[in-house]
Amino acid sequence: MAIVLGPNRYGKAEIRVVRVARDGGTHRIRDLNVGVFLSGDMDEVHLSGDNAAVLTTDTQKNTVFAFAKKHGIGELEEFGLLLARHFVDSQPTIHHARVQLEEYQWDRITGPHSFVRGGTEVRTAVVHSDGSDGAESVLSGLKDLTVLNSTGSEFHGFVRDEFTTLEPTNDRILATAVTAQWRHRGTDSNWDESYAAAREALLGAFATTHSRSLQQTLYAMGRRVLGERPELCEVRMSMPNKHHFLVDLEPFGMDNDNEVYFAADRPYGLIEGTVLTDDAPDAPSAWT
Ligand SMILES: O=c1[nH]c(=O)c2[nH]c(=O)[nH]c2[nH]1
Repeated sequence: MAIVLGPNRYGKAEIRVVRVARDGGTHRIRDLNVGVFLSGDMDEVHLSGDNAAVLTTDTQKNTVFAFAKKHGIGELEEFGLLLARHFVDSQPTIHHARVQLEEYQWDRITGPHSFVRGGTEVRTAVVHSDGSDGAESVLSGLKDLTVLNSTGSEFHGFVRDEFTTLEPTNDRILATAVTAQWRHRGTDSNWDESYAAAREALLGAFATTHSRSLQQTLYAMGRRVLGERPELCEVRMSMPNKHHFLVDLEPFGMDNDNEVYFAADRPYGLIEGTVLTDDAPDAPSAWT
């Protein structure tokens, strides 16, 4: 039996870069968390400790800061593409680059240089490049988009076995924190416009779908995104079911007509799924 080296990659995780754009006295803030992961001719560093092929993770981190200064931080996906292409095009030993980005929102308070952190929602992007003449793929997305419908949600007709205690319901709260990623067909979208529209589609479908399960809502949300955005071919979603249980107020002589709930934080159902067009090209390496 031989023991061999399997797939590997290396990089710098959680590079927190804040870029202040100073347009005259009026400032704009971009606040990113960037991860860079590279792979290529890395057998020797693992097998013999020869580092000749290694572009250090320290250099990767420095490159992110230098690019933020040199190019500014434009659209999230564009900044990711710039970095990913740089690593594979400038280093003969690096064949694949993956750049993961999260962006935190700062909203203007008043005046030119005061900001308040926006909601918990985070915009995300993942860029994968095999070199400018190789395959490239881009995923856009978001996480922690927390939404709630206070009615318009039912759940009944499910399997009952000897361990089932859940009561069927025709009216419940449906709440979740959406994590979603969507795959672009190409690499030259109007990224910000596409992101805003996909986010609106997710929210619109959540709000207007009369839900018989979170699974059905998930599918409706993915369908809405792909139906409205031809530049996209696949949506992957992960949605915790943020359970809200009706409190029994009978001991206090009160009824509870879907008004008072206990918001449980754990355990929670976790509903995950992919929605894709039937002509979607094979899933590229961006997902992995
Ligand atoms: O929308 C739901 N889907 C389920 O699969 C499920 N299971 C459960 O206990 N509650 C719910 N709700």
